[in-house]
Amino acid sequence: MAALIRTKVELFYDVVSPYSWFGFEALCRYRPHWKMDLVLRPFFLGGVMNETGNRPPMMVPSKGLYMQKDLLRNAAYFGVPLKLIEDPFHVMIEKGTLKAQRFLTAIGDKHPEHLEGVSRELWKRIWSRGEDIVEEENLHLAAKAANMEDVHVQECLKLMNDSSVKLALKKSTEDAIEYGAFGAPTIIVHSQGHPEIFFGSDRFPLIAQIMNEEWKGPAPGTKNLL
Ligand SMILES: N[C@@H](CCC(=O)N[C@@H](CS)C(=O)NCC(=O)O)C(=O)O
Repeated sequence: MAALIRTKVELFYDVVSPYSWFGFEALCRYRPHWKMDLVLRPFFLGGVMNETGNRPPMMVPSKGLYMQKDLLRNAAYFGVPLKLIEDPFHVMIEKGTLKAQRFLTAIGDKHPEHLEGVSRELWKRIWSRGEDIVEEENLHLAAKAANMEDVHVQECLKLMNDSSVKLALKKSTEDAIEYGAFGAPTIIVHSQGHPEIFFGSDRFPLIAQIMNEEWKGPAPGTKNLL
């Protein structure tokens, strides 16, 4: 039987995480199909790793090797135009995504209607076209590609260096850790008011089951494919 009440679903994600991109696109596509209030929550995966004593899978050579195949399989499955990063250590660890995640946090606070679009554009830059997402001019380009107005982009670029935004990102990261997060994507399904944690973009059949919904594969309506 189909669900009658709407379920709050929180997606904790970082654009450094390719698996988060798959989970993000799947959940966005399911908005019109599931009785779900999707809450996009940018967090800082580096902080989660540090706090929980976990480490990025690519730091374990055999996992890193496996991921190269697994990511391309998932990209085809989810219909997401991901390409492997040529120098992942430099891009993901040395350059990192702290600034990008602060920028998204500022957008989520001031112009939440653009959070989905700018997140997607940042993923396209880093995980599809191999482009920078650290320099402010490149964050600006991502926001413009998501149709944000110049004046709002400038506002968020300024705000991302403010302590209020830094603290808000820290708070999201802490909230995720409190739910039990150790990686990304972390999906919290508030099932009958009780938070249930799911790790990964490969848990949708279980998420659907707990929500009393149907998992119809990664693209329930093909017109939204990237
Ligand atoms: N099996 C998961 C893998 C997700 C994954 O490896 N996420 C990375 C970030 S891209 C992570 O946080 N890993 C932590 C861990 O594996 O402990 C999926 O298909 O989504």
